[in-house]
Formats: sequence, structure tokens, C-alpha cells
Amino acid sequence: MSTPPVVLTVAGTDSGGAAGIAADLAAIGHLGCHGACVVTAVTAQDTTGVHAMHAVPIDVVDAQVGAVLDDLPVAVVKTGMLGTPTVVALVADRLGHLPLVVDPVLAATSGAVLGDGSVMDAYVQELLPRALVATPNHDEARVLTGRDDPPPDLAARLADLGCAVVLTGGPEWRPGRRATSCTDWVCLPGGRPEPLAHPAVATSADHGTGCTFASALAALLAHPLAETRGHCPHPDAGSPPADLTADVLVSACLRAAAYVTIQLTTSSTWRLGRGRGPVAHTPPAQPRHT
Ligand SMILES: Nc1ncnc2c1ncn2[C@@H]1O[C@H](COP(=O)(O)OP(=O)(O)O)[C@@H](O)[C@H]1O
Ligand SMILES: Cc1ncc(COP(=O)(O)O)c(N)n1
Repeated sequence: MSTPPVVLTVAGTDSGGAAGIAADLAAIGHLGCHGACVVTAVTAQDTTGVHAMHAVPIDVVDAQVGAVLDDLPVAVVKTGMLGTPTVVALVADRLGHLPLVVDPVLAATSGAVLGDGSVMDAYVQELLPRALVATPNHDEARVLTGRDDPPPDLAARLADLGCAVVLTGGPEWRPGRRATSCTDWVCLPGGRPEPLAHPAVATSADHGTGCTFASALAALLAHPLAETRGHCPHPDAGSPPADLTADVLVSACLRAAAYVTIQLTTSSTWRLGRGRGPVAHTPPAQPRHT
């Protein structure tokens, strides 16, 4: 195997191994990339909820970023739980010159708050305008825009901030409703929102799904982006991210959703935990994503 592209995840830990860094590194590795990680927060979490949180001191977050940037040719940065507006600002400042896939994590599947109003403001003002792609779910898109519009309108409004948007999920497949498909909405800045539908898996083991999808998308974008930018060990700070065409984004979204569907199908028969179980982080059963 030739040298893989590097995807850096900047996110929190989940002691239950479902969401956050655990999900990110599994998806990144399964999709042929090397995963580096910067830990922003430690959570005591399981399938039933978040029981405690500790924000990693900002100088330690900064030191982790410095160590990775000094040594590895990062092709794409994926962000998950950042936790505080200071960390959001640090990511914008230190990593904003790289292609950023921002999953604007504000809450856990269990409902626990992982980012308050000040984090939300920092996303809107500092990070989303510098992102290549944002992957909010429907609830996050409503909070970020302050509106209760249909998903395509929310996706277009967020894309006006300057990043491509993949608005995931939607009310039609929420737990308790029997939908057979999921629709994500993709919108590039200045473009029209387009629906991307794929089959829904009937499962309650979906903790970590959003992290897995965003990381899969980052890994699948890293392959074409690393080819464009080359494996330069120290990409120029300040150089703009490579252009992202609608074709490249849509293809990566479809393959990321196919990967998530395979993993959700695998874990749908598992019995792990007393709450919403983890999406599978075992190697994918079918190589359909490659
Ligand atoms: N039950 C499901 N079956 C198939 N795909 C799903 C299912 N639930 C979520 N997805 C897909 O997983 C990705 C992440 O979506 P979502 O669940 O909205 O993230 P989050 O965990 O942030 O709420 C999207 O592509 C969505 O369509
Ligand atoms: C550390 C961490 N990061 C992200 C999430 C969101 O994941 P999900 O929406 O699947 O609960 C989480 N629960 N914990």
C-alpha cells in the first residue's frame, strides 16, 4: 500500500467508544487514511448519556496541534466536539488554512449539551466561514441558523456563510417513525440544495453515527485533495484549500453514507449497553465503500 493521506480529527473522547475520537479513527482507517488526533475534551459517557466532561487545557490542545502540524502532511482536518469558543477560535486560527470538514457538534444523541450558545456563535462567526464542508444534523442546523425552516432552506442559509453544507438526516426518519430512506441535503455556496437519499437501517444502535459520517466524508475527500495538493510535509500556511466541485462532494457523500449504512447494519443486531448502542467500528463487512 502506498503512503495514505493523513486526516486529523480534532474532537472529544467517549468512554463508551461509540462517538468522538473512537468513531473518527475507525472510519478514517477503514477508508484508507492515517488518522491523527487532537483531544479537546474527555467525556465520561456511555450509551445512556454523558455523566461528566473535562475540557482539555487550551495550551495542551495547542501543543497537540503543533506536534501534528510539525510532523505530518495533513490533507484534511475533521472537527467534532470542540466544547468551548476558545477551542473553536484556535482551530480557525491554527488549522483554517487546511481543508476543514466541520461537524458542528452541539449535543449528543442522548440530548446532553456538548456546546453551548457561545460555542454556537463561534462556529457561525469564526469556523464555518473557513470550512470546506459543514455536516450539521437537522437540530444543529436549526440552532446555527436560529430558524425552523425545512432542511433544504437551512442548508442553503448555512452555505451562505461560505462553506459547502451536508445537512444530514431529517424528521422523516427520526426514531419512532418508520421511514425506509434517509435524505441528506447537499449545498455548495451559491448553489441549489440537492437531496441525496439512501436506504434507512432500522436500528437503535446509532450512537456515533454523525461522527462516523463526517469522518468518512473527510477520509473520502482526503484522497482527491491529497492528490491535488501533493504529500508536501509542510503545506504553506495561508494557501487556500483546493477547490471542491459538486461532483467530488456528491460522490464522497454517497460513499460516506454507504459506509455508514454498512456499519449501522452490522450493529443493528448487537446488544451493547442499556441505551442507544454504538454504531459498529469493526472493519466493514462489505468492501462497497472502496
Ligand atoms: N438509521 C439510519 N440508516 C441509514 N443511515 C442513517 C441512519 N441514521 C443516520 N443515517 C445517516 O448517517 C449520517 C449521519 O446522520 P445523523 O444521524 O443525522 O448524524 P447525527 O448523529 O449527528 O445526528 C447521514 O448520512 C444519515 O443519513
Ligand atoms: C465526545 C463526543 N463527540 C460527539 C458526540 C456526538 O455524537 P452523537 O451525535 O452520535 O451522540 C458525542 N456524543 N460525544
